Amino acid sequence: MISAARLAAAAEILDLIGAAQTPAEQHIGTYFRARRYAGSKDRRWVTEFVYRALRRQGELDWATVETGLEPSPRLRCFLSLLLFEGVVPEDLAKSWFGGPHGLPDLTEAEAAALAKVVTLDMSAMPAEAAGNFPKWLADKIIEQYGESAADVMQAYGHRAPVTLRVNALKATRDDILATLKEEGIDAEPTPFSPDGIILKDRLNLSRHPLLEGGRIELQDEAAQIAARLALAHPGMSVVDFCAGGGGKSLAMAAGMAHQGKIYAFDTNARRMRDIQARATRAGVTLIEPVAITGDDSDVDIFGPLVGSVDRVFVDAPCSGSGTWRRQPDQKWKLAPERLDELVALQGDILNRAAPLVAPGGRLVYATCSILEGENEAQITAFLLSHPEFSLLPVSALWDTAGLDGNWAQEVFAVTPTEGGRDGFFAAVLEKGAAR
Ligand SMILES: C[S@@+](CC[C@H](N)C(=O)[O-])C[C@H]1O[C@@H](n2cnc3c(N)ncnc32)[C@H](O)[C@@H]1O
Repeated sequence: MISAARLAAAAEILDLIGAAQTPAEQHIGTYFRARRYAGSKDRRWVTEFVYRALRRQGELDWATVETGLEPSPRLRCFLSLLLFEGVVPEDLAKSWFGGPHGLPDLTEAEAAALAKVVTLDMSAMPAEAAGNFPKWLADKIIEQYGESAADVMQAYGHRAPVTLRVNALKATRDDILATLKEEGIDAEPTPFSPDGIILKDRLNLSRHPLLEGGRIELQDEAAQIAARLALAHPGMSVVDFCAGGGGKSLAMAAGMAHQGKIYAFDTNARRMRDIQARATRAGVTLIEPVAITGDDSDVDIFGPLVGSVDRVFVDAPCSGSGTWRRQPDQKWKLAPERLDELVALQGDILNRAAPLVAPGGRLVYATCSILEGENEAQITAFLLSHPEFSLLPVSALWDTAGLDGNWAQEVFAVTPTEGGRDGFFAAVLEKGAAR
């Protein structure tokens, strides 16, 4: 593909992403499956261009509005070239338009606006534009994180690393690090999780024999830490209440030495369809996927479990705000009403999960969100309405959970500012402890 065709492809994909809730990754996949003539270099160029335009949409749109035009995917492409690739306005038409697959020529208004863009004082940008967040979310982040808010938002301008979890049932971290080294893959241990490995380069390991043989899983370090904090021991009964693809179930099973039971619940049976295959690959036999409805009709499934489960892990549906480095399109799509719905759903799920916990058993609440309303506020509300539960400080569980380093706080709450981790939250609640 020539430059003009690549740019036109990026503009078309950005249009598609803006028009539907479907994740960006899927749009890009569908686009290139229908255009087999495009080479891998074209695909890589377009993908990176699209992701950068999404990550830095706040800056691009601020500059567009300053020139008097309405933001659009087409303008985001032009401005990306000018602001991030150093292309000068006069050269745009020479290499980036025309041909059978290129974009239609610039209008006069666009040409005038682009000439103005390069003269803008970018330091005049408001916090939400500089941080590349919608204003309503930037306001929340500023309120919650204060002086650190700019750093938190800036962290989303970087790509997330590829992080692996070594399956302790089949391998040690040293074995896997040695194998990766033999293959010329640069990697290092994660600072907190004793099972984690961060790759220095963003390699696609989805077909790698280590993954296919169940010796590793792809899992962010924060998720590994949360699973360890459940302290699921051999012989325990565990419910992974929002199991999805089974990432937390598999991580907990790795510490259970094939003894005990994990019921993997989810209201979306489709999301759970790979659990058994992943479990087989990992040598795990104790996971039983169970589709639930999320309403009162689950009583038949829950009945025998009420008051008997040692660990209930609630990896709640959430905004996903901790993972927006990987899915930058999602931060532009989340609406305040949707966040409210999610917060209500999280409260409802906690209420439904709580009765399953045995006296002395534990409920772990986790989200891949950095927003207080989905995290700390959810725990505060839960403890108020469930006096039979109390918060076990994560600081006190850290060593017992086999985690490296130290953790001084009562809950595990991280943003993508440190250690390469996704933003994440986990709190551990015990039932039956006196309050
Ligand atoms: C954050 S994802 C879980 C990710 C998964 N635990 C993992 O590690 O791969 C949240 C899951 O909650 C499920 N969910 C949504 N509403 C639910 C409900 N009322 N009860 C149980 N699960 C629900 C969603 O289908 C989704 O799979």
